Amino acid sequence: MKLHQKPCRGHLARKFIKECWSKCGCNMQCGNRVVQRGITCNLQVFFTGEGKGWGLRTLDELPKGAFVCEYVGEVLTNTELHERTVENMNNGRHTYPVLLDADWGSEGVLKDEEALSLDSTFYGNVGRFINHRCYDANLVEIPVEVETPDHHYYHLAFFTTKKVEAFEELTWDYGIDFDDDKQPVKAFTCLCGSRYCRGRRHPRKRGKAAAK
Ligand SMILES: C[S@@+](CC[C@H](N)C(=O)[O-])C[C@H]1O[C@@H](n2cnc3c(N)ncnc32)[C@H](O)[C@@H]1O
Repeated sequence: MKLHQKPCRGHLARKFIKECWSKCGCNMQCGNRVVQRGITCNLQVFFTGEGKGWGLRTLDELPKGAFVCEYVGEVLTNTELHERTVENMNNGRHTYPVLLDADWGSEGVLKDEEALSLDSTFYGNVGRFINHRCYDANLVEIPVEVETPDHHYYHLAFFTTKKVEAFEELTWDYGIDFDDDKQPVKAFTCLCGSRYCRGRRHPRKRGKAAAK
């Protein structure tokens, strides 16, 4: 399975954040050690009651640019992810993977046995409960290097894209193409409520719903 042959046209080429590490000589109070210090805001997993299942919200007001949490999961190669996705489907489970694709541009196209994903199906943290919102989500995922010599293994950290009010749901744009049946994320009709929603009027789902 080739999950990514080339960067799609809408692909965001993000810059890495490289946090200070053991070779820097600074200590844990250094201002360039944020993600590695862990979650510092009060987060709550809550039932959305909006058809999206569980979600994550902040109990504190957060300024723009605040670190919220990482997306934690098992590190799998894309080959392993594909095998697991098939196995999960056969067992009626859903896989929650994130592709670690920040190698784009630096090393060309990675083979599936080299390209990595984070899968939170069995092991994860609160990041696993963050629901999708099309385009105007209040979080963005940024690749962060923590104690790693290259761009291959990295942490995926969520930062706020704007000021977020206390008790507001935290969302990120999964970047999914609602027309692509082959992607490993479980298909869903989007209920994000954004005026820019690209999954709500999904023609394939409308056709399916009409056929029911
Ligand atoms: C990573 S999980 C997020 C947590 C999930 N809501 C739960 O209860 O465990 C992704 C799943 O949440 C649901 N979801 C996330 N965003 C959604 C949205 N905008 N509209 C509808 N369902 C959504 C979908 O079922 C999706 O497969």
